[in-house]
Order: sequence, then C-alpha cells, then structure tokens
Amino acid sequence: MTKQVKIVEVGPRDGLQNEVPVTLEHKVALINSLSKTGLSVIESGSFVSPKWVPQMAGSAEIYALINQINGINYPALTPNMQGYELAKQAGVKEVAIFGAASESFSQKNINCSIAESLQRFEPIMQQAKLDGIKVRGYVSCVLGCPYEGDIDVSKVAEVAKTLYDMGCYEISLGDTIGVGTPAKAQAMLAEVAKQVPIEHLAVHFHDTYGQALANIYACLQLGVSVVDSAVAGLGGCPYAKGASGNVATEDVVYMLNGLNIEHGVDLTKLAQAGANICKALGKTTNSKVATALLS
Ligand SMILES: CC(=O)SCCNC(=O)CCNC(=O)[C@H](O)C(C)(C)COP(=O)(O)OP(=O)(O)OC[C@H]1O[C@@H](n2cnc3c(N)ncnc32)[C@H](O)[C@@H]1OP(=O)(O)O
Ligand SMILES: CC(=O)CC(=O)O
Repeated sequence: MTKQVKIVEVGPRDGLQNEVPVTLEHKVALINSLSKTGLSVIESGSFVSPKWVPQMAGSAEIYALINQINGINYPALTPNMQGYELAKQAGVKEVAIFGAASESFSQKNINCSIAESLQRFEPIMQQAKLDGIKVRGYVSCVLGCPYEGDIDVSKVAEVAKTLYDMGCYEISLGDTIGVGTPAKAQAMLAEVAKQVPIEHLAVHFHDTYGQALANIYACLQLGVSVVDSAVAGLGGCPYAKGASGNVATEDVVYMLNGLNIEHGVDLTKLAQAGANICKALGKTTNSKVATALLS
C-alpha cells in the first residue's frame, strides 16, 4: 500500500454545487480556511453555465478574492472552451475537464455525447498546453449510472485512456452516485490501470450507500495514491438525483492516520472548516469523524 496520499479537496466545487446556494463570502471563507489545513489541492470553482448549475455562478469572483497560498493548487472545472477562457481570465492555473463512461449521463450533464465531449476537450488541451495550464480529467459513472445502471469497465478504461492520451496529468474515477462496493471498485480500477499508470489515477467516491471509505481502502490496496473528498461530506451531483455527497475529507484523514499513511492535513483545522460551512448551509455535517471530534 502507498505510504503517502494526496487528498484533492472538492468540497467548494463538488460539494457546494449541490447544496443550497451560499454567499460569495462564505465560499471564500471556506477556501481560505481549507488553505490553512495543509491540503495541497482545493478545487474551488466551476466555469459552467449558471443556468445549468446556479450554485457555481460567480466562480471568477472567488478566484479574485481567495488568498492563494504558494504550493496549493486551486483547480476549476471547465466543460468547453467558453469555460476554459473564463477560467483563464480569472487567473486559474489548473483546470479539469469532465467526461463520463455513460452516454445518457453525458447527455444530461453536459448536453452532448461522450464522443462530442472528447472533441470539445481537444481545443482546451491544445490551448492549455500553450498557456502552461495543467489539466486534470474526470470520468463520471465509473461504477454505475443513474439512467443506465451498470457501466462496462471497458468503457471506463477507454474514456480514461483517451483523456490521459490527450494530456491530462491525472484521471479521477468518479463513482458519481455512490453505488460501488469494494470488490467492484477494485475490478474497475484494475481494468483502468491496464491503460493508465496507477500513479496517474485518482479515486472519487460519493457515499450514498455508505461504501466510500471501504472503497477507498480497497483502492489503496491496489496502489492508488490520490483520493478526492469533500469537507463535511458536502454535496452530490445536480444530474444524479438522490446521490449523496462525496466521502468526507475528515473521515478519509482519520482513516489514513490509522493506516500511518502521510497526507499532511491537520484534522482539527479541517473539522472546524467543515463546521463553519455547515453552519452557513444550515445543515449538520455528513462526517462521522467531525461529529465525534466536535461533539
Ligand atoms: C459529476 C459532476 O458533478 S460534473 C459537474 C456538474 N455538472 C456540470 O457542471 C455540468 C453543467 N452543464 C453545463 O454547464 C452545460 O451543459 C454546458 C455549458 C456544458 C453545455 O450546455 P449547452 O446548453 O449545450 O451549451 P451551449 O454551448 O449550447 O450554450 C448555451 C448557453 O450556455 C452558455 N454557456 C456555454 N458554456 C458556458 C460556460 N462554460 N460558462 C458559462 N456559460 C456557458 C452560452 O453562452 C449560451 O448562453 P445563451 O443561451 O445566453 O446564449
Ligand atoms: C466531476 C465529478 O464531480 C466526478 C463525479 O462525481 O462523477
């Protein structure tokens, strides 16, 4: 098993995109407090259509207002060239393109087929290379789709390989609706790792069925060393009804501590950042660890 894990904090984006809208000040305060926890990646915005995802409106202002700390990446989602150009104008230094292994999810989420989405990503990759902007790639629905059910692992591997071959430095495998279990997660990861080196893969589990930590543990056993998570287990996906938030970062950190795996994150500061955003949202945390620590 890996000795060190990079945690990619996605709460300000994947989390807040599916919560009641919060003010710009709350978003900025969340990102600034996460910046003090030791996290090295904080996904902070999304340059998508505000008509489709109103919670992510105002991402440019976020980048103008947050205190960006040297050594921390603050990536943003960009579905097309329009989003890429807006992100670049906002000073974003790393972007993420997002595709899916399910045709129907691709249509519902970004209004195009998988093949069309990959074509839309090509100019982003070319321009990002010229601009010196790093690009991460997401594949959604790797363990199931809200519209199609089971997804063939060979399709997941094919889309992941295409994104990697296009130049994405890391491919995040998203269990968008949180239906995976450890054996399925391992089988999927093993198939993708035949096409993309495991050191360039990340896992991204939603916790709808309470399997996310077990799935992460199973994937760590196969050698994955990048884990996406959201503080307080915020969020879900606007195009996956019923899907719950990401695995809580606090819970991941606590498990990694128990495994003696280095991650660099201060759990107390993290739990406090989670408590503050939950207060702003008027909800209780989805993190069992934060609940235990702060009660
Ligand atoms: C698993 C996950 O959690 S993934 C993250 C959650 N999902 C998302 O964020 C996906 C959100 N989806 C979208 O934003 C949309 O589907 C898009 C932008 C990708 C494509 O939408 P389409 O309607 O096909 O875009 P199209 O190019 O036809 O443009 C339609 C309108 O959107 C606007 N638009 C297109 N792209 C963007 C963008 N990146 N940012 C802002 N506005 C945009 C256009 O200007 C146009 O505006 P108008 O009607 O005022 O003229
Ligand atoms: C882009 C994402 O947020 C990944 C997913 O949950 O499918």
